Amino acid sequence: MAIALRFAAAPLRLRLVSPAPPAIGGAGDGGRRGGGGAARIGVLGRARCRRRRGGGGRLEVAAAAADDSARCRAKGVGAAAAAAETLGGIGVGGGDQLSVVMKFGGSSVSSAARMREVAGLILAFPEERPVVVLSAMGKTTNLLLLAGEKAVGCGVIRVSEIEEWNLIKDLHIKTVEELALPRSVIHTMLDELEQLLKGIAMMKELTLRTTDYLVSFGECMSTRIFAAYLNKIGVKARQYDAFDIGFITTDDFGNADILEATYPAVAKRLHGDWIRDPAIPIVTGFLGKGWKSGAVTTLGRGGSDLTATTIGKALGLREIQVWKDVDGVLTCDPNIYPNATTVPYLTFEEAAELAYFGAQVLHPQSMRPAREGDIPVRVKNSYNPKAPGTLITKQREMDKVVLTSIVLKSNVTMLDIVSTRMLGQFGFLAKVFSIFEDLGISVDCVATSEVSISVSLDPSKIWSRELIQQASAPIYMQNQELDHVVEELEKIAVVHLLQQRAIISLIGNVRRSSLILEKAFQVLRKSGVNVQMISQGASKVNMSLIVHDSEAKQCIKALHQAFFEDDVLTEVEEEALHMS
Ligand SMILES: Nc1ncnc2c1ncn2[C@@H]1O[C@H](COP(=O)(O)OP(=O)(O)O)[C@@H](O)[C@H]1O
Ligand SMILES: N[C@@H](CC(=O)OP(=O)(O)O)C(=O)O
Repeated sequence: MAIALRFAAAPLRLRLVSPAPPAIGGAGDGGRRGGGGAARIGVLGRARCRRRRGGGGRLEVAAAAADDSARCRAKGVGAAAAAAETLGGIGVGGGDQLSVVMKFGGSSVSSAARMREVAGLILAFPEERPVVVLSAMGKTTNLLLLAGEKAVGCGVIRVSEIEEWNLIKDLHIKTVEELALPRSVIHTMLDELEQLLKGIAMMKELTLRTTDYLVSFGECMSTRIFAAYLNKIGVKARQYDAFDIGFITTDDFGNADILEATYPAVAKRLHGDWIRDPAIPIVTGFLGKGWKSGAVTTLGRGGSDLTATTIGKALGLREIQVWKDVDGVLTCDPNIYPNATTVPYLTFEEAAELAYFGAQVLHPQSMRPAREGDIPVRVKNSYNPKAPGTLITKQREMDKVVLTSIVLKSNVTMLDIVSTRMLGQFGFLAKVFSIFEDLGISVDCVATSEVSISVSLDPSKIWSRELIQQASAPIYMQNQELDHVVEELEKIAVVHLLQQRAIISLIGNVRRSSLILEKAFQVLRKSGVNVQMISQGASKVNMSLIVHDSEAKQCIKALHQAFFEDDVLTEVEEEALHMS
């Protein structure tokens, strides 16, 4: 599995139509899109002039929507009326195939104003025929989880007082009102949600299955509101619940896997509807339907990215766009170190490692369908659409690359497992991993010697209520599950449990792994940090170092400065010179 050593011990108001992203794919595509950026801004200017003359073009709708529609209304030109003129412009009415997926995360659709901007963004690319995937508005998923937890203990009568439930209700009603939509758009959903919370209160129980049903209301409401808004401004849109259009998953509530049958089913439904009666599909992210239970499932936190790439592969689309609140995938988590900069290009492999080892920006499984379908993924900023973002493809030019990104996974538990020699070497490793399998625990990093094995455990898989933010999971729950693992392992080994560790993953160029490690260790030694374990995956794209949690942030900062702010390339060039 791994070669390893274990050491002892403000939002931009979208006034201009954003330039087209840089060219990708074949020359034809590149030519068409490459020239689009500057030209399109110019066109927008003309479009606005035409509007004043009473004309009306599809780009005006983008501008109108993005401009909060206020200007249009003041002039007595409703956005809907203007938009109606554009119906041909976004493929609606045409027989063309759907062309891209545009996924917008919770931060991109957190309010009515944001929904208007996102509508403007979608319409700013009139040549595209997008499938739109939406997450729940803002922090709705977290609020739903907390409301569910409170409902368990509060009694039916007090459900209406749950703070989180009121926040959810107010946000959605306010959004509907501000977008001038009828309340009926979400009325039934809110009613059902309240009934569900009362049901949870009555049963005094919240199973994983019910939790998934509960959180599904977030995406079900955001997509209904957005589709209604597009229709209101005259852009034909159709809302879809993913669990009704063929997203078939395992029955692992809270972290379900998408099954193969999904691809043909989703393609058939979305393509079929599009051909019969074209309308922009607005699909709920994050949700699926368990193949045995038939119940609503969720794909793990951040799962809307996976919904987007699944649709991209199913329909064989040209590009998958994932719109976030950052300028793309960054050199490290900007919350940990604000000097992080955008990584312009990534391979699927790098992006997958990065996501798996904790970069919140992408769902860990989301690269798989994109890689299998060989469909480029573009990570863009809905608050700053002019920024080029990150383009993720099968291959990229690596000559000048040393390190791509640094990722931190905190709150990791490490286990040192030393054989009591009851079993032979093969039997020992097999037994250890079968215990993890039985308990459904994922292992991140592994280091082995003949009779001992050190592993780090994926924090999100240790306790069952992983949908709750990791930091808020009660410590006693984590400990209960860990005690159980240790108990099982102690039947064959001496076990040391080491908590509060952190994995620092260095995602970089395989061909420069010695340089990366040399430099990383220099930095860490200077910072007085003791690395407790090192592990390199078979792909070699990722080198993971385990340190104590308390030292991790300081390490990230020092490593970032050394790799991204000092001139590492000079060393690479010197090395190349030396070798030639
Ligand atoms: N390496 C990274 N690059 C970019 N963003 C990161 C990275 N690591 C962590 N993040 C965090 O991920 C967030 C975006 O992911 P997420 O919240 O899931 O977006 P969305 O909800 O819009 O899909 C950013 O706001 C940023 O704080
Ligand atoms: N709403 C879900 C799914 C999702 O993908 O959200 P986001 O795109 O905001 O990360 C969550 O919060 O996990």
